Amino acid sequence: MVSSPSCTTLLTPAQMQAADRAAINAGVSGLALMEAAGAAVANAVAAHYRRCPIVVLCGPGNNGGDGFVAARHLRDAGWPLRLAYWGDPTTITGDAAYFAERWTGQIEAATPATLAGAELVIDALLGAGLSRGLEGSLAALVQALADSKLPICAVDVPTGLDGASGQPMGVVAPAELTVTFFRKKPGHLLMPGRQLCGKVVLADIGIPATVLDTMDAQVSENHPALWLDRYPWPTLDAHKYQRGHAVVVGGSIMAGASRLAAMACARIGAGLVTLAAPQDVWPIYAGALTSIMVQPMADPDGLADILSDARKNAIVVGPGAGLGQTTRRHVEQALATQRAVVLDADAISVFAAEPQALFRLIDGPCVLTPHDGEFGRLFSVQGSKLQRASQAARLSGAVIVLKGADTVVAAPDGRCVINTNAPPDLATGGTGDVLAGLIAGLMAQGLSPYDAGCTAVWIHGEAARLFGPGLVSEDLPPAIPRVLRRLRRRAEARSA
Ligand SMILES: NC(=O)C1=CN([C@@H]2O[C@H](COP(=O)(O)OP(=O)(O)OC[C@H]3O[C@@H](n4cnc5c(N)ncnc54)[C@H](O)[C@@H]3O)[C@@H](O)[C@H]2O)[C@@H](O)CC1
Ligand SMILES: [K+]
Repeated sequence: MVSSPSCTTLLTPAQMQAADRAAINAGVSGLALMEAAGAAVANAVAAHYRRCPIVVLCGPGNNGGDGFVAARHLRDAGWPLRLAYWGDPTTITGDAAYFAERWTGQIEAATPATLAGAELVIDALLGAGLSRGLEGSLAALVQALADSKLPICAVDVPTGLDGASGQPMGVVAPAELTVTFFRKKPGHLLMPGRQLCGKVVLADIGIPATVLDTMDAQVSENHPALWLDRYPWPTLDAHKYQRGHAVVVGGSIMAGASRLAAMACARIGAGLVTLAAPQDVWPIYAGALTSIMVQPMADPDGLADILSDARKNAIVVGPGAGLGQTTRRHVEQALATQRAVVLDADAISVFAAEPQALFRLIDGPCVLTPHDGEFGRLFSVQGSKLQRASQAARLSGAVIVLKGADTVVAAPDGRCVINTNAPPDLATGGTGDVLAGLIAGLMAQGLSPYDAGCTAVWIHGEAARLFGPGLVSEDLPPAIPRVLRRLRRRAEARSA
């Protein structure tokens, strides 16, 4: 239950360790944290599995310590359980040693043979302390665990998964269930980490939320709690000019793309929507649209003419645009207005040869919506998806919506969200055009680029999730109202 924005905060393993230390400085003992963590693992296992023979694999650090605690709880509850340790049990230190010394059962050596007879495995080998790829006997053990296809409950993260990036560092045995503590990590949400973790159970282990006040935790899981109180619901005295005027620049090749973007602008609530159509294909657009105005654009400054009306306060360039000089000119004319601009697809790729030329033009509210391929053409940055999107936002001065099953929305000031509600059904042509339109439609109504990005990405995923399989892009704009009705009810409940 997300009761406040801070519940959606994500912490990297390093930040988690700082939270751990802050809690201990605030008087919570490390032993109490480990006892609570292990108990949470035992509770999650009891809630998700029927009693069966378990093997608990414990590693050399506190992740292993959690495993000793969980093993004690489950064995006391009558589960047939064996505990196996990877490494030399006499070298256990810190909080883990306290619980290892009090373990009254056998401590076997963890080898692939240990798995024989198990029907469920608790992976307490490595957690947030993973600092390098798995090697030697540990890699062999994890490989055997992966090959065994046994159901696994991972403690904190599956062994070998980098909690900061969601990237495996060597072999990872995919878990059915992952129990983590206090706050999720980016690696629980970023691909392939989200798949490798299975169902993530977040346990409160007694770390006070106030520890977040002392941290600059700027990454969150996308959720309405972050932006719903700023959603631009129409007020009773609303009139169409108050709700902004979005302009979608039509392409002369794929006419459908800009129509999808225009419909999305309208459905998300922009007061007016104009589709600026190239002169030669204007009749095609005009014939296909009703409430959306279609204005012919005479090259080369047709768009500048259309934008001379200052009430046109949000512009989308990219859907169906093509990679020619016309598209580049349209981007320049749109950005020159310093009004809200969304650049998608070819409007991004057309600057692949000289990204700086684009970045120099970005001076107003701007959102770029690349997928990985378009992103790679414009930015040569390294690191996790989070790090790459954040660096690109700082470099370009725009909000970056780096799309995928784990879309990241990053602002130049460092704020970031990872979106997790997008179903695989969205992997069909044209859904990016709809997203670009949703973002522009929200900025037309006054939302900031970052809020518009987070809100649009969530609504886009929710509309697809509610629609279900068989989705094609033209199903998305008509599916928006249902999502808005649910959001409005949630907003009214909060303000009641
Ligand atoms: N931070 C917190 O708030 C809490 C953390 N707890 C547990 O503590 C864990 C972190 O404990 P640690 O920091 O001791 O680290 P881990 O227990 O994750 O790792 C243990 C040690 O393994 C070694 N290691 C790292 N990479 C390795 C590799 N590739 N091959 C072999 N050995 C490797 C490192 O020396 C590391 O210290 C968390 O994952 C969580 O399970 C819990 O006890 C509850 C509280
Ligand atoms: K683990």
